[in-house]
Parts: sequence; C-alpha cells; structure tokens
Amino acid sequence: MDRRHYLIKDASLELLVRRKTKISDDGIRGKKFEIFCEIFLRKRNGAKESAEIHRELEVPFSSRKGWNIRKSNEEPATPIPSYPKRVLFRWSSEPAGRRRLSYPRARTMRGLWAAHWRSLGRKILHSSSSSSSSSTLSSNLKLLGPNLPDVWMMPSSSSSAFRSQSSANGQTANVINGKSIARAIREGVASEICRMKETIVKSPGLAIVLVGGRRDSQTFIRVKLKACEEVGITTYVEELSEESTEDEVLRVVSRLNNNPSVNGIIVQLPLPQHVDEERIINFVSPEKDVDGFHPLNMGNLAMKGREPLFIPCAPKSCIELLLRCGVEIMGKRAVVVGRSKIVGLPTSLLLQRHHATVSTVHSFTKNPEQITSEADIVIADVGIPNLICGSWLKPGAVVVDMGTNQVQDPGVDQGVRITGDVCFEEAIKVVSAITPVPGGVGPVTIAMLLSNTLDSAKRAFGFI
Ligand SMILES: NC(=O)C1=CN([C@@H]2O[C@H](COP(=O)(O)OP(=O)(O)OC[C@H]3O[C@@H](n4cnc5c(N)ncnc54)[C@H](OP(=O)(O)O)[C@@H]3O)[C@@H](O)[C@H]2O)C=CC1
Ligand SMILES: Nc1nc(=O)c2c([nH]1)NC[C@@H]1CN(c3ccc(C(=O)N[C@@H](CCC(=O)O)C(=O)O)cc3)C=[N+]21
Repeated sequence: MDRRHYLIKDASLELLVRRKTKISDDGIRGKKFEIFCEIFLRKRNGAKESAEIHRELEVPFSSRKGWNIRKSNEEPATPIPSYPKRVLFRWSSEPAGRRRLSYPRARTMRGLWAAHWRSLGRKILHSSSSSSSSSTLSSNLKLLGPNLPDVWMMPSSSSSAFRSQSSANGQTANVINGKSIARAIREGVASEICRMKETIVKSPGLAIVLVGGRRDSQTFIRVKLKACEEVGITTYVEELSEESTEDEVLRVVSRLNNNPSVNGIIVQLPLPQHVDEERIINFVSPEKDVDGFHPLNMGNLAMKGREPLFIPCAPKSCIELLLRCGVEIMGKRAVVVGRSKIVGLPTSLLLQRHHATVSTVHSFTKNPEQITSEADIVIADVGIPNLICGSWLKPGAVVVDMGTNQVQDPGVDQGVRITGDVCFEEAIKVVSAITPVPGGVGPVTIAMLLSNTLDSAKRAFGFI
C-alpha cells in the first residue's frame, strides 16, 4: 500500500487521508482513500467519547476544485491536533435502530473557527454514522459538490422524514415528509446566516423579478418572500407590468446584476409570451443565477467533471429527498417523465451524476407506461394531474412527484386545490416510498433556493 498522505480540503473540511490505491497522474477520481481522524463527542448522558474514524472514501470527481487535494508529508498520528471543547454532539437513535446524530447549535463558540469545527464534525460524523449499506449515500452526498451548503444536516431527532401509510392490501408505503426535511434545511441556512451577520455584518440578498400579474406566480413569490424573511435573507421585488418590453426587463436585470447587495436573482417563469425567456435568462449573471437556469450553469451541470455554480432548486430538492430518505441512486433505473429546462432535464442530469441509469419520457414517447413500470425510481414533472397511475409503477418503486397542478374542487376552500402528476391513491398501493403533493418536493425546493442564495452570498463575500 502506498503510504503517502494527502490532505483533502474543501471549504470547511480538512482531512488527512492515506492514499490506499495507486493514484495515477491523471487524477484521483474514483480512487479510494482511507480517512483517519479523531473526533470528540459528548453523549446525551454527559459521558465523553473520543471516536476514531477510519473510513474508506471514494473521491467522486476528478475535479480539484471541489476537493482541493494536495500531498502532505505529515503523519496522521493525531490527525486533528486539538479540539474545541465546547462543541457538543448529541446521540439519538433512529426508529430503524441505526445510530444517527443530531447537532444542537454550538452557541458557545463564535466566528469562523467555531463554524469550521461544527461543519467538520457534521461531515465526519455524517460519514461515520452511515452503515455499510448506506455508504453510497454519504459518497453520493458529496457528489453534489461545492454547491451544497455547509449547513447540510441530518434531520433533527424530533422530525421524521417518513410517515408510513398502509393500503387495503396490507402494503406499507413511506410517505416522504418534505416539510420536515425543508424545515431542517431552513434551520441550517438560518444559523449560517446568523453566523455571517455576527462575523462580517452582512446578509444575503435575493431579488425576484415578476413580469405581469399571474396569480400562481404571485402565490409562489409570496411563499419565497416569507421563507427568506424567516431565515434572514433580504429581499428585493421588482414588479413589472404585463406589457413591459424585453428591453425594460433586461434593464431591471442589469441593475440587479450590478447591485452588490443582491446575491441571487430570480426571474419568475413563465414570462409573458412577447418576452423572450431565453434572452432574459442569458442575461442574469451566472454568479447570481440561484435558479441555475443560465446556460453556463446548466451546461456545466451536463458535463462530467465540471461544476455549476448553482443547481436548479427543484431537481436539487428531488435528489435531496431521495438521499435523506436513504434511497440508493447509483446503478438504479430512473425514469424522468418530462424534460423541461427548469425541472425535467436538470433532474435527469443530476440523477446521471449520481450514476443512475436514466431514461426520459416526454410527450412523444411511445408506451410510456411500459418504460416507467420498469423503473426503480420514477420522477414526475409533467403538469398533468394524475397522469401516472398505479399500473405505470413497479411494485416497490420510489416516486418523486414534482407536479404542482391546480385542480377545481368545490369541496375545498376557494374551490381549488393542488395536486401532483401521480395518482397518489393508486401509487401508494404499489410503491415503497412517495412524495405527496402538497408537502413533498415543493417546500424543499423553496429551502434549496435559500440555500443557493446563501451559497452565492458566501462566494461573493469570501465567507467560509
Ligand atoms: N415542485 C416544484 O418545486 C416545481 C414544480 N413544478 C411543476 O412541475 C410541472 C411541470 O412543470 P414544467 O417542467 O415547467 O412544465 P413544462 O410544460 O415546461 O414541461 C412539461 C414536460 O412534460 C412533458 N409531457 C407533456 N405531456 C406529456 C405526456 N402526456 N406524457 C409524457 N410527458 C409529457 C413535456 O414533453 P415535451 O418536452 O415533449 O413537450 C415536457 O417535457 C408543473 O406542474 C409545475 O407546476 C415546476 C417547477 C418547480
Ligand atoms: N424562475 C422560476 N423559478 C422557479 O423555481 C419556478 C418558477 N420560476 N416558476 C414556477 C415554478 C413552480 N415552482 C414551485 C415552487 C414551490 C412550490 C411549492 O412550495 N409547493 C407547495 C404548495 C404550494 C401551494 O399550496 O400553492 C407544495 O408542494 O407543498 C411549487 C412550485 C417553482 N418554480
């Protein structure tokens, strides 16, 4: 075994690793490393425990950008030379019996140093708490690369990602709780923004451009503004009339591009017919493109070995839901129904990054039912209520329903309710897990927008 050591470093994680397999000069992708480190924990009963972490880790990208690997001659006798005594980690146990950790906010330390240790602890513990069957899960988390927030956290012990629902035939499917996952992400974002305010007296800013007065767009924007306010993101809303010209919209975007207080820009879609959507999206600065729709970001998402600055929020939340629920993606057959640029296409690209075998179903696909019924993972992004029914699904499949469709229902307040693309009542009898609508992907999409905005601000302010 080669005994040289490497220092793997990303924004907040430094690990000394011993190279296990031979590394050729052409890169480190796919190579296995052994990680040695020591971390100190305090159990719930107050007892301290020092855990040695010795794991194998497969580096997913050849990119040195995300990982920043350099050679180190240091022997990892005590890989972490000192530890902050006040960072506290609690043990909690999962219903499945697997140990999981939850992390109370360390209030006793402040500033960059505390954050460094907190996130180091989180990442290491996260990896170490995965059982062997979920080892791919932790390496998959890293696949999302530097765009992932520091605030990546396991759900708190009180919130459950699943609610089981039994059908008449006794089959039990897990209903994935997007709300609780979103809450955990929002809490993480909020605490990072607090740290940012405390340390550099700055906070992230998000601008939303709305052209015209579509009711659904106004509703979505209200939800986004409320979420921003809750976590401490400053918002700027630019409302333009339905009749605005393309140049007027471009002028607003240009002003926002040049405003240093604005770290993220969203142009709410769809735009009125006479405005060229592509031209507007192209004009948003890629560094502020928190939607991830700019061709530079989308192109980098599509190309192996490249890193987009932002990953679109809904696709990112789809992967997040799968990972948080322990669904293995690598090697699985995934079908994405829909290929739109804001959801379907980037979801397919992300699933490929996670090494799923991905098929796309669209409006010209012949026999879509046959294709979906062979899939382990089905993602619906069509915009047609109840298109995907029970017979389209393989028993035990996992379904993520991204559809958000308004349907008339005289039985509810205001006569309209939201439903997905999947016939939930039928699917629940067949699948092993499913996201509901509402309460599935939607809230996590909003949480991802907050997280992308935070990432953008961190990059702009050079805040680690
Ligand atoms: N939960 C969330 O966070 C988000 C949810 N959404 C929701 O996702 C849904 C889709 O939105 P969006 O992607 O913008 O919609 P688009 O209309 O842009 O795309 C719909 C896609 O579905 C395909 N399609 C249409 N009919 C069929 C069919 N009968 N069989 C198979 N495929 C079909 C289309 O194929 P083709 O390419 O051939 O036209 C197209 O690729 C909506 O309900 C929207 O509200 C959107 C954004 C975020
Ligand atoms: N530039 C741009 N970026 C977008 O990300 C974008 C867009 N334009 N145009 C419209 C679509 C749609 N979209 C949703 C976001 C959240 C929910 C969401 O929170 N849904 C809740 C229900 C909300 C309700 O009740 O109305 C849920 O599923 O539980 C849904 C859909 C983002 N989009």
